[in-house]
Amino acid sequence: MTDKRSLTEDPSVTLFREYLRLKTVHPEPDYDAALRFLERMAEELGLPIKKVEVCPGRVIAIITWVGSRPELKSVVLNSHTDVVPVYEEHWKYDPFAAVKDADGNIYGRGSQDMKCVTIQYIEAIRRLKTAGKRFSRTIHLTFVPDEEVGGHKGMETFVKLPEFHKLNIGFALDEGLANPTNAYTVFYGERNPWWITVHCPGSPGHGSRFVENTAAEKLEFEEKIKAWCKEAGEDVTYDFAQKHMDQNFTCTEESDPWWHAFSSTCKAINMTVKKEIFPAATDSRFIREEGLPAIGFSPMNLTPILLHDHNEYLNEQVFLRGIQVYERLLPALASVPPLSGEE
Ligand SMILES: CSCC[C@H](NC=O)C(=O)O
Ligand SMILES: [Zn+2]
Ligand SMILES: [Zn+2]
Repeated sequence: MTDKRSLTEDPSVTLFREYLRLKTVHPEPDYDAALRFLERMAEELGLPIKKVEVCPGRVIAIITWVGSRPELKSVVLNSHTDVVPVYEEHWKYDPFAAVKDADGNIYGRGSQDMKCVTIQYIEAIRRLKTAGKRFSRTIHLTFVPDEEVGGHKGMETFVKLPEFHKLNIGFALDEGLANPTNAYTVFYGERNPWWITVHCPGSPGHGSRFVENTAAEKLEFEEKIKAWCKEAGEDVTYDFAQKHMDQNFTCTEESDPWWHAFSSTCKAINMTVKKEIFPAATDSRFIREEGLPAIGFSPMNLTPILLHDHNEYLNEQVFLRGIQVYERLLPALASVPPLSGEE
């Protein structure tokens, strides 16, 4: 049975495995390989691709499917192309070989975070286009570098450029997390990352001074750092590598047309959806900071959460089901009727 199945692998799975083999891994991601791959995808889809170099060697690729009413606000399908490093000695298989085991589990760095989503977007668009569909709203697929290292040379810079604003975004989808149960998790907000480098040329303080309840005391916390540094000496300084303060979250009321399109589609295909705040940080934070709605969603149910972990994998059936989910979600989102102010 297994042999038979592997002989007739779904071409979407084969493409996913091919993408997993590209070494877009930090600290030196092969972004050229990703761009070549995406150019090929655009050609296969028969859609234009645009490239915006936000910093030297850091290119954002945008594949666009123009809607029948291009003046309306667009739907963005965002994914990052980079993946986090691996400790190869802890992996059962080569993390860049995309090995599929007898159960159909595909092992690879990025199989959950978030190369699966990139290929699911592409394959859903391919199927919808092949079926002759077209929607009123334009769909942009954005492929972004450097999410895993804070987005400075990626989405953080991109959202400030005219090329971003020209996308005329109404609503964005970005990554979420797997859910071990039958339900799917969607994220409508995120925790604020603070990533601080303390320069302390003297004897460093003991790690046990770590403060426990940061969330409630967030605004006071910097005062503590300041005081600690001052106490340690005049030459002790600190820098923020990340200091996110924005608390915008995306509306998930049924009265919101974008959320309604998303949630009613999930209901129609019997998906159970759990709404949560993302426990870490994704590029959605920069999109939300621009005042735009973004939902973090990676359609992986019945799957342990293995992002950044050893032996990250995704089952091929779960992956394929995710494409079908987007095949339903994208028409609904790209057909949201004109909103007030759009006509
Ligand atoms: C704060 S920058 C790091 C971003 C990274 N994002 C997802 O995994 C994370 O580790 O949360
Ligand atoms: Zn990610
Ligand atoms: Zn990640």
